[in-house]
Formats: sequence, C-alpha cells, structure tokens
Amino acid sequence: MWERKLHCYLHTNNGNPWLMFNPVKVEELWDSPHIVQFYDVITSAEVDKIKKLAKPRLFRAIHFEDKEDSEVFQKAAYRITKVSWLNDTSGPVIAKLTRRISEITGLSMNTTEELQVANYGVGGEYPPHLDVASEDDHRKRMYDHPDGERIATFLIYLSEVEEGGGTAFVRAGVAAKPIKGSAVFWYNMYPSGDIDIRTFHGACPVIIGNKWASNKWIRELGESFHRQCKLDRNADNRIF
Ligand SMILES: O=C(O)CCC(=O)C(=O)O
Ligand SMILES: [Fe+2]
Repeated sequence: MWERKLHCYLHTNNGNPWLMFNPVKVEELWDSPHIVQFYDVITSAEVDKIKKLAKPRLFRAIHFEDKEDSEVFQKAAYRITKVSWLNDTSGPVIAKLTRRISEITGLSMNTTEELQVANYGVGGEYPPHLDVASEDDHRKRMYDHPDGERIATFLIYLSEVEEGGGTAFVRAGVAAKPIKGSAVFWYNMYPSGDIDIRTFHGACPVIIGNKWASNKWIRELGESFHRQCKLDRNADNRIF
C-alpha cells in the first residue's frame, strides 16, 4: 500500500482579498499529478439557477469525426450525456462563478471556454480520456485552437449521485466523489507545455440517481502571465 502525504487546507490563493475572509476548503486528492477538490465553491441556490438556465438548452453530446471523406459532428456513442453551454451573459450567476474560479485558481478567465453543463442519467458515463488532444493529433494539426490547449480543468459537481458517477483518474489511481457544490481542479499540461497524460480520467457510470456536472476549461493563451514557467524542463505541476 502506498502512502501519500495528502493534506486539507483553507485556501486563500496567497492572500487573494476575496478569499481572505472566506477561504475555500481544499482537499488534495493526489500529489503527482496534483489533483485537488475545492468545497462549497457554489451555493445550492446558484446551482438551481444554473440548472434552470441549462435545462432548455441541453442536447446530446457530440464529437468531431474526422473521416477520409468527411468532417462532421456526430452524436458521441461513447459519451452518454446531455450538455449545454452557458456564457457570462447567460445570467449574473455565470459571470459570478467565472470570477470565483479566477480567484480560487489565480488564473485569467480571458481565454476560457463557456461553462459546459452536463446531465447524466442512469447509465450515463464518459469513458477515460484526456481533456486535451493527443500529441499525435497536434502533429496532424487536427485540434488547433487560437487560444491554445486546455491547460487546466475546473470540474464542478452540481449534484450528488446516489450510486456511481465519480470521476476516476485511472492512471493516477484516484477517484473524486461528486459532492454537490465542490469542484475538482487539475492541470492537463506541465509548466513546460507538455501534455500530462497522467491526467487521463473518465466519468464513471451513474448507477442510481441523476448527475449534474459542469466543466470550465481554461486555455493556454491567457495564462502567459499567470502561470509561472519553471527553469527545470521536467518541473511537475503544483496548484499551490
Ligand atoms: O463528469 C465527470 O465526472 C467528468 C466529465 C469529463 O471528464 C469531461 O466532460 O471531460
Ligand atoms: Fe474530461
């Protein structure tokens, strides 16, 4: 049995004024790759508002299919979930959440994606994957994006799940529990810019209940001045 030195903290993000009087509870789930879970990042009332905004816009998750003769978006057979996308103008609750994610992570929100809200019914799942495209896809320039890659993921649970529905980091060997109002956070890329394949993860099937989760993906470009480069090419990720 491995022993890891994992801790729980009250997180102020180095004395961020917004967090000094209201620090965020954080639990380290794993140390390398560094994966943490923040608690009570969003209230129940805010969750209700987000679901209300998301519900009429939910559609079956799709993925990009790059075939010899066609490039099309198709329903993802492997990703059994409905999603919708909300931006900061969709409602004040979304803009406030975006700001809070910035305070907690210390990252800029200038090059983030819209908030993705996902709803998984019984049997809903998302098999293990990376949130970034593979090195191979990049070599083929398949998923190039003007804001760069998804440097980090902030995954918020908008519900509990009676049975199943955790997020399993299958290479690290650790899983996060869907606890309503909490958020799992990790870097998908090393400080060097290399992809951290140890972040391979998936949404376990929902066995009993109904799962709501929300992704805020943070892209590289806006973080040029927010995420320290390291002198060591092989430096590991640390969130704090
Ligand atoms: O819902 C989860 O637990 C994980 C979802 C996920 O990994 C994704 O949407 O990329
Ligand atoms: Fe993911």
